[in-house]
Amino acid sequence: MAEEELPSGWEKRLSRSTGQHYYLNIYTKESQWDRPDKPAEPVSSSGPEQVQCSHLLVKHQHSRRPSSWREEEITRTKEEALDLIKSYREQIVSGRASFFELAQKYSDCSSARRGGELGLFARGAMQRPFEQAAFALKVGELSEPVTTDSGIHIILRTA
Ligand SMILES: Cn1nc(-c2ccccc2)cc1C(=O)N[C@H](Cc1nc2ccccc2[nH]1)C(=O)O
Repeated sequence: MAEEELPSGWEKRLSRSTGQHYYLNIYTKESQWDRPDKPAEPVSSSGPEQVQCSHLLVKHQHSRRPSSWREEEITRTKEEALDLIKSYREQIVSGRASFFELAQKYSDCSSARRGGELGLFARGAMQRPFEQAAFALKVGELSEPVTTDSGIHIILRTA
């Protein structure tokens, strides 16, 4: 059965990082996961088009890739990962440590070498729970723990 035609002004795209389809507004270049049900708005009306974030990721035994530059085979449980990420968040919020320093030392993402810096990204680039949390942050704000298929993150919005 032929797929229903998209409302005008939208293009269906494939996200390289998640393998999921997303939808691009050809006027504003904004993207979204959910299939649009009305024609694309010609002007942006929903928050920033891109955000810049750093993150600290703690993987666990059920992570999509339970391995990292820190550990060949990651065996900690999800509960242990959550306890760790909460302790890192507390150290940062209390001022006892910087985000950059802890991400550089402890993040299981290869962005650790840059203090967790991921650079600028638009909607459709990252796993949805990560995206939703990142786009809800104000500049300078640190997220609560966020769970994705990769593990458990804390996210700092830097721009
Ligand atoms: C999205 N991304 N950017 C980098 C990166 C960026 C700058 C410099 C070096 C690596 C690494 C990654 C990445 O997917 N890393 C994965 C872990 C991971 N999973 C994520 C899900 C969402 C956001 C960031 C994430 N990082 C890995 O190393 O197993």
